[in-house]
Amino acid sequence: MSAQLIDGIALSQKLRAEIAARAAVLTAKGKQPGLAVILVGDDPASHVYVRNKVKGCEDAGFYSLKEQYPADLSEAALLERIAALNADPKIHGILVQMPLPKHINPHKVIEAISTTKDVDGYSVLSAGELMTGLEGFRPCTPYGCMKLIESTGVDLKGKHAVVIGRSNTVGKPMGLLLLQANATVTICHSGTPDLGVFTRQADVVVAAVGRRNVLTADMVKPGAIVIDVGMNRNDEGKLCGDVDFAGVKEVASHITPVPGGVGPMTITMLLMNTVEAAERA
Ligand SMILES: Nc1nc2c(c(=O)[nH]1)N[C@@H](CN(C=O)c1ccc(C(=O)N[C@@H](CCC(=O)O)C(=O)O)cc1)CN2
Repeated sequence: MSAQLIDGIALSQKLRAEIAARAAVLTAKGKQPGLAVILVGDDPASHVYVRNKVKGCEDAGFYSLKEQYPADLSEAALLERIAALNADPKIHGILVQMPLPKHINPHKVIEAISTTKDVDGYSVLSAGELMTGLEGFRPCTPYGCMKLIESTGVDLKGKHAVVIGRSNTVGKPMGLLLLQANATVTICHSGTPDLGVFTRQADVVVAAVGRRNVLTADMVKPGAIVIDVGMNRNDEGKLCGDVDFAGVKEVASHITPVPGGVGPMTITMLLMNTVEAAERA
């Protein structure tokens, strides 16, 4: 039996139509949602993501401001720009594309963004809000994963969810969001001795490691939901996730593809957080 595909492009389209409708209401009231996107340096992938974010804003009827700086921009200059955007009433969300050049401390930059405009949900305060279940911005990738799981119609209450990966931007917030949805959560990582022992017990597996074939068919319980956050290249240079898709789709009930799964949802949830920021402003 082959798993049902969880289509991140189709779900994104549906959610983006809802976001555009919310933006139109705000614009009619003279409060068009505005997002500032800052790109430092010339990482080719970052250029593509930033372009897609700006295009997403245009399609949703947002005001967007793209600021692009050379790789040698000083940390002080970047912090100065963020301070100006914090004070700009047309801007409801500020996003600094990661990764930043090595000489810039990403923590300082994230903490410089006003909490009310932290639409990436990366700040310590946003993390605390998530931890305590308070209203706040959820990091876009795990937030998107939750929407993908929700779209299967499976109730997470009492289910065992295993997250592979413990990054601050995906693994840890993912675990907290699953916990908030009443799942029993296990977070595995590079120090977990036998990953399969955990994943074989899971009703939901979220793989967020950044390494190919971390999850293979023999490690998955029949009928599990599998969410693949990975973005890697295979030997032919083709984009692939952390999951052995061909094998796992024969065991899982639902599975996200790469590309076309989690990736598009990351930008959709950024737009969702931005319209939310404008509504709250
Ligand atoms: N400030 C941030 N920086 C970064 C984030 C983030 O959420 N905030 N996430 C990633 C990059 N990213 C968005 O910024 C992102 C990555 C991938 C995709 C996507 O749509 N991927 C496609 C495939 C694209 C391809 O062909 O290369 C897919 O999976 O279908 C969107 C956004 C790091 N930086």
